[in-house]
Amino acid sequence: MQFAQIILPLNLKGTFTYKVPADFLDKIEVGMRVLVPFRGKKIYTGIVAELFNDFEETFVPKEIINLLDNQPIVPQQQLEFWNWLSSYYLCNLGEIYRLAFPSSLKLESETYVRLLSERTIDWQNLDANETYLLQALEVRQMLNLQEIEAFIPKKEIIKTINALIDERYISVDEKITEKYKAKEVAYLRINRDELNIKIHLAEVISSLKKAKKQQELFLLLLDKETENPDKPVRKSDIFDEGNFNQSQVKLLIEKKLIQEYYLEKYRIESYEGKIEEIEELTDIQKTAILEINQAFEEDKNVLLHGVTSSGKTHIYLEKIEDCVIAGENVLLLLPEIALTKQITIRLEKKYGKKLGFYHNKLTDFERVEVWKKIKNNELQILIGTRNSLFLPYENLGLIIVDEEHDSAYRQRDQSFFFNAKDSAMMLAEFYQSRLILGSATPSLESYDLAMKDKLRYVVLNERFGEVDLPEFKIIDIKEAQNQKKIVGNFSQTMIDEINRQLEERKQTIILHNRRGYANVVECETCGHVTYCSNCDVVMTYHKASNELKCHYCGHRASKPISCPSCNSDNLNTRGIGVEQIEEEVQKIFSDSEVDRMDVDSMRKKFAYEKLYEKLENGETDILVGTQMISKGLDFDNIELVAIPKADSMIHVQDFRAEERAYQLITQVAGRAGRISGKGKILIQTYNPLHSVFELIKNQNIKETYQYFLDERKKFLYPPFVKLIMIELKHRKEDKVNRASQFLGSIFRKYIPEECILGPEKSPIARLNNLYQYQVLLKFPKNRNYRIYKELLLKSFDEFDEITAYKSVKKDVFVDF
Ligand SMILES: Nc1ncnc2c1ncn2[C@@H]1O[C@H](COP(=O)(O)OP(=O)(O)OP(=O)(O)O)[C@@H](O)[C@H]1O
Ligand SMILES: [Zn+2]
Repeated sequence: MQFAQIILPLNLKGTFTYKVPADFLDKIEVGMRVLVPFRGKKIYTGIVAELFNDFEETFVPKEIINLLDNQPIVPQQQLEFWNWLSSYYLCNLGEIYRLAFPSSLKLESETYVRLLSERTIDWQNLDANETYLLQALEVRQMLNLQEIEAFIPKKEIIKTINALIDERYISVDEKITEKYKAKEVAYLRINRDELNIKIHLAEVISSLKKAKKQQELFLLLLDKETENPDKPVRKSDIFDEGNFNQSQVKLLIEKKLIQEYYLEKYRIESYEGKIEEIEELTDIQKTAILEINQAFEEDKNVLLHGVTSSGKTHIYLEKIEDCVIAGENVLLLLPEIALTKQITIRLEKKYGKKLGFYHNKLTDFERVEVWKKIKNNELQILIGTRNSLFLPYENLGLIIVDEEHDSAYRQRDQSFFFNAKDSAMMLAEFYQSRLILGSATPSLESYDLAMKDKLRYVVLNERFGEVDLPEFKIIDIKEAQNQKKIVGNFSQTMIDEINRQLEERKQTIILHNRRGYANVVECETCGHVTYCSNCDVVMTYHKASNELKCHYCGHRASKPISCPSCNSDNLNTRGIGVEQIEEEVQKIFSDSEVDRMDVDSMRKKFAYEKLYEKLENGETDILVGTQMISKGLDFDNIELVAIPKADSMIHVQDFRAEERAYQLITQVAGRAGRISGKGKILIQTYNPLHSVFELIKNQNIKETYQYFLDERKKFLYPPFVKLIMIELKHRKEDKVNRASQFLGSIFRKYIPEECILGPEKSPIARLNNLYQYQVLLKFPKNRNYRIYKELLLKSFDEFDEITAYKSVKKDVFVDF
């Protein structure tokens, strides 16, 4: 094929045409990486999206500089997935490519060239630029393109590099492995070539008589090798065990008694302990498995709606095992990696080294390692967060999306918006693999699909061990206040119940889903409150660090001593955060051990692990926390969940607020009474008759979901309409305001009025110094949607033509 369409790592529409040089004609394939010049100046690593022969010569395409892979690095299914994402979420392929690849795999202008040592340089026949470059490389070995720009005119860089590549003087970063350096680990072994152990052992040992430490080290090594001849002995283990050091090793090596050698090691530690089998499934679980198998046979994917502690993990494990036996690979998607110790430990014990992890806590090198292992089919199971959808799977048989309702799957702060749960469903299609969405509180959207049998609805409506679900009790705060049976934010009923738990040595969870100590610091004299200097957001007071924090951009400021506006020192705090609840709890239950779990207290390294252990060992009596405590805790001894201020969850401006409150409360409640069946949930509210609390109390899943669906239908929200939000951002309010008015007027030219809301200021009018305006589109969810989408794209094109608005950032959120 003579020509190629290339995806560049840039936020630009479409792909770009390049000519394939004769050298690569028989090597190039779709999915390989290439090095290409773009707009004369810069060089990028692109991905071959398409190859073709017929090209209408409206312009002269540039040539591909170099081919970086021997075989495709992006599988066909992934390219199809990228195309789908781009068309569904209205984003550019370049954005997807940037997100999908670890950065060492997509070198831009920092792509390196290096000196090859195979030929002596014939300096006579080089031009000036070539000479400069080779001279520079003799000094520095490797240079990136940006560095080369310092001494070669930009326009001539590519020509120069090409000429030197042709002469085989230099090479351009060629394989993943070249930039990425595998980590090596040192091992020690007895030098069996030099000594025949059986005969000389006694001699050897006695020869070391005067060097006790060396003798000890030698014996330890001998011991280990005898005990387990096939297991290499790591130097660091030896050091740790016997308190040895490098000089003893060195001396033994000099005496030719031991050898040091290296093995390449993946940076990510994998479990090497005993492999553990899973327990037998209960009858209910077995039935669920049968239903899942049946669904899979009918080519249907599954929504597994299993109440808390019903053993969804066991169902996953069983289906994972089926896949592994069939020689296929599994992707287990989790909303977050840190908060899910139990399920990962389970899988580690069962699958050991066949298991890998991928999430944003990994370094880029570690990501490349996982990438390679997946590519080489060395991992059978991958546990990861949303970005692991983009790994180059070859043989994917099953995708499991755990806690499918979790909003982490709809994260907004990445370069382009996509819903990882919905995308997983599409990825499964492209790989022709199966999919299970699992949750105790499925999203309305998934539930709706299940009711229409677009997903097979599989229910586990009983807890493991036939344990009772917790019991809910609503406490009317107003009533407690009237009867003066309240201390701070805690009614006497709640206090009594917590005391009862303490007496019985049971643990209690207290949920308050608001970070910080107080929502605002307010001046009682003039009413002044402190706003973030970057955002239109009131700053939250954190008492522990005695500072104000913006929860949107992270900006911090010290707490004012007097009012910055009127100098009055009559400052007060308003709005209660989880730190204040913790303080109150500590006061009321002064003899008990109280801990807090929220983003702020869990920031320190191993903070989560430490607290987790305290909880497990029963050292914590009361755990106060934000929504973090609703995830992944599976302990025997928690019986009470108390929610002192439940109304704060409902009074949120978001059409999902009630759904989320229901999910959060049910999930936290699910932590209680998992063994005893005596879980108790106390909810304090000013609105005891609010439908959400009623529904939670009644625990009728069908009724609950029907209520939510009816509300959505009435007010025209998903899943009954397609919701698209367009957000425009700019430093100058005036500019973004005008731009959004203009965009609104284009929309109104093509799209019916009843589909358009706005433009208007976003609920957070300024974020990170950018002013934000938004337009909301509600499209019907029928065949017409395609037409509307076309019109939307047409509107964007028209908007993009205005040069004055080029600097306005436009974010599109489809199904946000
Ligand atoms: N078949 C089984 N044999 C033995 N133990 C089981 C079995 N099924 C579940 N369990 C145990 O029951 C407890 C609850 O199971 P699991 O944590 O998988 O529930 P879950 O449905 O994921 O709940 P949640 O949604 O609340 O996290 C766990 O401690 C698990 O080990
Ligand atoms: Zn801010």
